[in-house]
Amino acid sequence: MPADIAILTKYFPKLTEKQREQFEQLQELYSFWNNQINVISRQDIENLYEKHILHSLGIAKVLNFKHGTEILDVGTGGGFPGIPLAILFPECQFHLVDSIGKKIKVVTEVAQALGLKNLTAQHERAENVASDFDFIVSRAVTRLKPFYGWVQNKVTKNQFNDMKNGILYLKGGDLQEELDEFGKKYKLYNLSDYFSEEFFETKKVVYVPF
Ligand SMILES: C[S@@+](CC[C@H](N)C(=O)[O-])C[C@H]1O[C@@H](n2cnc3c(N)ncnc32)[C@H](O)[C@@H]1O
Repeated sequence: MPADIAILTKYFPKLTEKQREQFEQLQELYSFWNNQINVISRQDIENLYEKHILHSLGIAKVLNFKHGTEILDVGTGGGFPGIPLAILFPECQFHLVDSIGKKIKVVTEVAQALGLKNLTAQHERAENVASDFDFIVSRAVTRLKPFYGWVQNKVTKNQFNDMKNGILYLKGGDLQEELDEFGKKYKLYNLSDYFSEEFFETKKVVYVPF
């Protein structure tokens, strides 16, 4: 069955032919790899393009990363949001880390099959990742407060994007308690402002400037 990327082109009409092909390849790649190593729930693989790929690209609606931006994806699992973002921003550099080696194997295999040159993957706990990044992205890893602690020394002060360097974290559901506990400055972006599908009704990007 050919992958239907219409839900992506609807919101990202300027994708190049190469990007369309890469997004199309994801269906087969994740179907194959998810059978070997579970990185997406069986039920969700049916909704790969909406619930995983478009959801990941929600970060791109909040910030259009400038060329040369360096981005760390913490707790990437099978590559979300890092892989869809690396396809969308071929001029930016992505580093994807996860504390489970099997998941990094999936990321490496998928990136290699796509020919992604702007992505590296590392089996490591986020706390131990060295070097500086402009932005940290993530989805479904831990609460903001501990997350901030893991990454606070990893964001460079060299700013050249339209938003101050910081964290762009995909979150869903009721966040109030977590945000109260966090106690630092943040801004919420509703993905329902960009995407009309029901799935995005409660989905948000939490932006934490550094
Ligand atoms: C629920 S999964 C989410 C995966 C992916 N971000 C997604 O949205 O599909 C959480 C991932 O975070 C990883 N993780 C948890 N703590 C971590 C840490 N301290 N450093 C790196 N990865 C971590 C886990 O191994 C797991 O793959």
